[in-house]
Amino acid sequence: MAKIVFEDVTKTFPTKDKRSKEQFTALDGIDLEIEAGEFVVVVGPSGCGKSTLLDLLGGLTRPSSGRILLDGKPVTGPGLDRGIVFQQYALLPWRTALGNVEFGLEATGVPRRQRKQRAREFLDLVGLTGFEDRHPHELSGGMRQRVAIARSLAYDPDVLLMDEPFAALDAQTRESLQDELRRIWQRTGKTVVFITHGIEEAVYLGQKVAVMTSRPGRVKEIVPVSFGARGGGFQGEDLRSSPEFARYRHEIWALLHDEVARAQQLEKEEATV
Ligand SMILES: Nc1ncnc2c1ncn2[C@@H]1O[C@H](COP(=O)(O)OP(=O)(O)OP(=O)(O)O)[C@@H](O)[C@H]1O
Repeated sequence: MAKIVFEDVTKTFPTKDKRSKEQFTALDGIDLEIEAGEFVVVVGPSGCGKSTLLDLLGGLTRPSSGRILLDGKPVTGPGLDRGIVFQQYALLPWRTALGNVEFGLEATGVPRRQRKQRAREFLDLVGLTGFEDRHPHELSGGMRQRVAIARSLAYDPDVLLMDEPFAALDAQTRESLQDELRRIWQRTGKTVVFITHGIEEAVYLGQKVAVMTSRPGRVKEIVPVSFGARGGGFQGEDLRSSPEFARYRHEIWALLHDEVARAQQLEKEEATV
C-alpha cells in the first residue's frame, strides 16, 4: 500500500453568510497516492485548495468526507511522523538557531545533551554551521527558512509537508535552497509533499507533479517527471536549461493555463456579488 492515500476526499467550509446552510466546497473528490520516499509537488491556481490539502494531511483539519491514510491508518490529528514547513518561518524569536531546532526535539523525549548534538547535526545538514548562536532577527530570510527545515527534520518525521516554503525568498536564495532540499531528500529518503505556485520549482523538485483544477480543487493530472541523470550530478543550471526541463515546464504550464483563467474569472464574479 502507498505511504499516503487520499480516498475521495472532500472539504467544505461554511459560507460567510452564517444564516445560509450552503457550504463552500474547497476540495472535491481528491484521490491521490504517494509512495514512501517520493517527492510530490502540488501546483494549482490561487485558491484551489492546495493549503487545505496539506492541512488535512498534517491533521490540522479533518475531511468533510472521504479518508486520508498514512501507512494504512486514518489521519486523525497532527503527529511527529509529519513535519510541516510553512512559507513564514514560524521560528521562536527569543531562541537561537540551535534553540529553535532543539525545540523540535523537546516533544520527542530526546535527552537534553543528545538534543544539542542532534540540533547541531541538522544545522550542519542545512549549511548553518557557525550560525548556531544567532537569533532569528540576526539571520537572513533564507537562513531562517533553513532553520525551519532543520527543525522539521531533526525529530525525524517520515513525511515532510512543505507549503510554499521558498515563496518569500529572492530568486537566488530560492534556487540554492531548492538544491539543498533535493540533496537532503536524496540523502534522507523522506517522503515530501511540496506546494508551490512556481512551475519551474515544481519541475526542478518533483518526481511527480500533481496539477489541480480551479475551485473546487480536484487533481487534474499527475505528471511524472524524470531526467536521464536525475539523482546523479546533473543539477542547477544544467538541469534548468535542458530541453527536457523546458518540455516539462511547457506541459505543466499548458495544464494550468485554463485553470488559472477560470480561477481569475471566479474571483472577478465573486468581487461583483
Ligand atoms: N477555514 C476556512 N474557512 C472558510 N474558507 C476557507 C478556509 N480555509 C480556506 N478556505 C477557502 O478555501 C479555498 C481554498 O483555500 P486554500 O488556502 O487551500 O487555497 P490555495 O490553493 O492554497 O491558495 P493560494 O495558492 O492562494 O495560497 C479558498 O477559497 C479559501 O478562501
